[in-house]
Amino acid sequence: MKKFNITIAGGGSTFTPGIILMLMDYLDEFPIDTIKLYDNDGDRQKTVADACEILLKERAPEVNLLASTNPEEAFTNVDFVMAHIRVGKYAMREQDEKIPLKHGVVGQETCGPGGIAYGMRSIPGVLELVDYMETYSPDAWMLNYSNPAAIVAEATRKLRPNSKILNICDMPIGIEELIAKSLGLSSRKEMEVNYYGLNHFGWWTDIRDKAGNSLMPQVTEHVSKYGYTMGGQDIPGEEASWNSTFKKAKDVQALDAETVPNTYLKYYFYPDAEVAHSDKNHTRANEVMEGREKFIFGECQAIIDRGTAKDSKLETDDHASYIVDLAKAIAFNTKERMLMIVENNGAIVNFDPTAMVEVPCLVGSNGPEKTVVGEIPRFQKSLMEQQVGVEKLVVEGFEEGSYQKLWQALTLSKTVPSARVAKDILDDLIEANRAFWPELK
Ligand SMILES: NC(=O)c1ccc[n+]([C@@H]2O[C@H](COP(=O)([O-])OP(=O)(O)OC[C@H]3O[C@@H](n4cnc5c(N)ncnc54)[C@H](O)[C@@H]3O)[C@@H](O)[C@H]2O)c1
Ligand SMILES: O=P(O)(O)OC[C@H]1O[C@H](O[C@H]2[C@H](O)[C@@H](O)[C@@H](O)O[C@@H]2CO)[C@H](O)[C@@H](O)[C@@H]1O
Ligand SMILES: [Mn+2]
Repeated sequence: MKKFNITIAGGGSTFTPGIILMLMDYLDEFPIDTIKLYDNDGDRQKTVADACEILLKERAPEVNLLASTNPEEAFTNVDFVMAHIRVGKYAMREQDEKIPLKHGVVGQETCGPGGIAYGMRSIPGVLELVDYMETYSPDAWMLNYSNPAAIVAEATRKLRPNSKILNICDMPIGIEELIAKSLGLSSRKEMEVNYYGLNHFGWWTDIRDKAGNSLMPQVTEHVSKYGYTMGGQDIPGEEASWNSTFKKAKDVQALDAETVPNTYLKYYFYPDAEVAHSDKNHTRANEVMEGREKFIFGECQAIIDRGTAKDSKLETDDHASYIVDLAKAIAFNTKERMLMIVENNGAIVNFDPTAMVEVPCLVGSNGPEKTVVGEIPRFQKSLMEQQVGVEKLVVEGFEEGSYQKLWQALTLSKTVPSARVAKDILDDLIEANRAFWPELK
């Protein structure tokens, strides 16, 4: 069987060890010759790479590992690029969250002004990766998690229309695992779902078991009572902020009792409550630096210091399983049904054909084939039109270096109360992002 070569771009990501562990779990069905790590921060990447090298030597010595900051070395002769870069790293995520909050507006990584700021940094970073891949491995596919996925997807649709990049998100599968658990099923893979929306902005309209029986009555009832928690209790192993989000899904679902929502809709439906419960001085970025980043880099350093990964607490997760499933679907033309962020082009009949929407697709070696969603209701359609307008204005603003379009984008965001507040936030974001954004005129 062919052995595949994979580049992980953003090699220093906290998600890299999980993906490598997942790749090792699937070596029998998805053999690998070489994994290359690529990052523009060689020191950060080295800790992850050195630990993963020890791990691979112990568990899969036949797999080669190479870590590089040189694009030619990292992108030559590969079949897949799994990308998860964070341009500006957690220091800039902290700014994305704290600047809007200072103005009384939701401070979030991918939604509202923070997501717009992050989008303006991610666009050139991801385009650069696409160009490296097309230069050095023109037949490869890029499977991209880099956020904000909605803005990145619109940017690659518009600015690299022929590129083989697939933009994905792990939030729906994370929620589906919780739904499966609430139904007493062993995994989301025992369900078949229908879902539509934009990235971090969507709804499940149908959930069935493999025999075709609808599970929606039980699911809607459960979510209306408990959100995505089990009986209203905190989910063991989840951090407090995620547990609060999973509980809040109950209030989000109340807006449309027939469907169940993506958790991220809370930032658009209840921005006042979000701001009221936020700590302006200690946001999610601080929690992640003190939690996931500290844990992953601590574990990697411990492997390096001990010279063995035998007692390591590093593990695989849903995030890793989804991207590896996607690579297998393309490699072996499995036509697996997966949610993907793709150009609408008629999938949602009464919606902008050029919008990047998140819908079920059958994925094979020629990429995703969209399933037809049909018509969507006025409430969701109107919300989505407003949000797509924001995403498209950001990409146009980036392309044209237009202050006006960025101001319009912030003003249009449902999270921002007025054009004046939008301008105040934008001016602060420009100042904080001088090293990353193009100059706006
Ligand atoms: N789509 C999804 O559902 C989903 C889920 C989880 C994480 N993510 C995204 O995955 C990414 C990684 O998240 P993380 O928390 O592990 O971040 P992280 O900061 O730990 O890792 C990101 C890495 O990217 C590197 N990087 C930054 N700019 C780069 C560039 N231009 N070229 C190459 N490397 C670059 C950084 O040096 C860093 O090592 C983020 O964009 C995050 O939002 C997306
Ligand atoms: O605040 P963070 O960095 O912990 O999470 C932000 C990301 O949240 C989603 O991904 C979650 C996923 O939903 C959950 O099931 C688990 O796998 O953790 C992931 C990362 O924490 C979201 O889909 C991403 O786009 C965000 O980056
Ligand atoms: Mn996501």
